[in-house]
Amino acid sequence: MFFMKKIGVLTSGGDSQGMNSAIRAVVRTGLARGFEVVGIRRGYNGLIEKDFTTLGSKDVGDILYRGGTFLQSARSEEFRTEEGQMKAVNNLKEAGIEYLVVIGGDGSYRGAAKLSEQGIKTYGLPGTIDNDIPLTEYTIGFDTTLNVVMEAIGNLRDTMSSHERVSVIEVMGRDSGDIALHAGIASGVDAILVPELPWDIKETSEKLRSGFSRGKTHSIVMVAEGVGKAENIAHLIKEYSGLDTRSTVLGHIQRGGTPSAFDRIFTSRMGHKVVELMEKDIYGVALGMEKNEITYHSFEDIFAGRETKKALNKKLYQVFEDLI
Ligand SMILES: Nc1ncnc2c1ncn2[C@@H]1O[C@H](COP(=O)(O)OP(=O)(O)O)[C@@H](O)[C@H]1O
Ligand SMILES: O=P(O)(O)OC[C@H]1O[C@](O)(COP(=O)(O)O)[C@@H](O)[C@@H]1O
Repeated sequence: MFFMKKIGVLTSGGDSQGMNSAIRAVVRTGLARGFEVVGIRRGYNGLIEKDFTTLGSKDVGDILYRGGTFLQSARSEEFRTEEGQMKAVNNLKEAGIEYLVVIGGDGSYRGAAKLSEQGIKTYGLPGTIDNDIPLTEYTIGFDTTLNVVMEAIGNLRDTMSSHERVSVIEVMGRDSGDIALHAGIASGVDAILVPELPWDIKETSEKLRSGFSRGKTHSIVMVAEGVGKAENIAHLIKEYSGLDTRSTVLGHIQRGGTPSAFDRIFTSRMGHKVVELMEKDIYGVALGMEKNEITYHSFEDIFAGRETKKALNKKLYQVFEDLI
């Protein structure tokens, strides 16, 4: 009897816009190349609980343009344990799943690497809005998130201007200032505070004060989550500058919405490429984009590159500084 090779696909960690598009690309390319594809629900929890479902082409219809992930996502405490990982490996082997595509962030990649050590052929697709995965210039959902933030800032600008206020906006990025820096440049904000660089609230307040003296009617300060709470920063700015200040936490709004054209195409290309790697029997790798090519690197190289990625793009920060 002939058995088709099976691909498993799951989404893990914080969801990001474009995960659905990535799943769709894995499923459709997999089917076109003669694989069977199994969806695993609720991230690593689904692996432990055998929450599996065979996916046909129609099952991934109507999802390309939806944010979130129809397979759902989770942060799984049980999977962090060796026992949980062994359950997952046994369930994968029992179901005959030889290849596993994990769409998630750094933590999900660490889980994938553990499965790889146990003989599962695993692949990582960079699913996080934070853009904090090494050896890829973009992560899934990052571009969409920038557009969501940009639109929100546009709305805030209107009311801040009417009232001559300073708006302190907190965006996501637990350890990374990439959203703050990119969305800040795209929105022409007045100050960007990121966890990777030192900042001085007195100096920032002074700059804002002098901006108002020159006739500005509003100012926007972008704060990455990793720096601290927007409310506290707004309070300090008010104290040092005397300006009327408000804070807004954009929160999970940033992780929603229909994926941008960039994210749809990026994820379609990666989902396609990952199946090609399976055909070539290349595994234990994470995919990404470098110089507009879809590239891949071993999980070891990705983890080793962690510190470099954390350094933030200083040239881009310089662009921001020269434009304010
Ligand atoms: N060191 C690790 N070893 C095994 N599994 C891990 C490890 N780190 C994270 N995971 C698994 O990956 C899941 C997602 O990781 P998390 O860091 O929460 O999100 P992300 O993948 O978006 O960075 C965790 O809930 C856990 O199940
Ligand atoms: O939805 P949750 O669990 O509150 O996660 C919030 C976190 O999600 C992120 O956007 C992405 O984090 P991950 O890469 O770990 O998924 C962080 O910036 C933020 O701190």
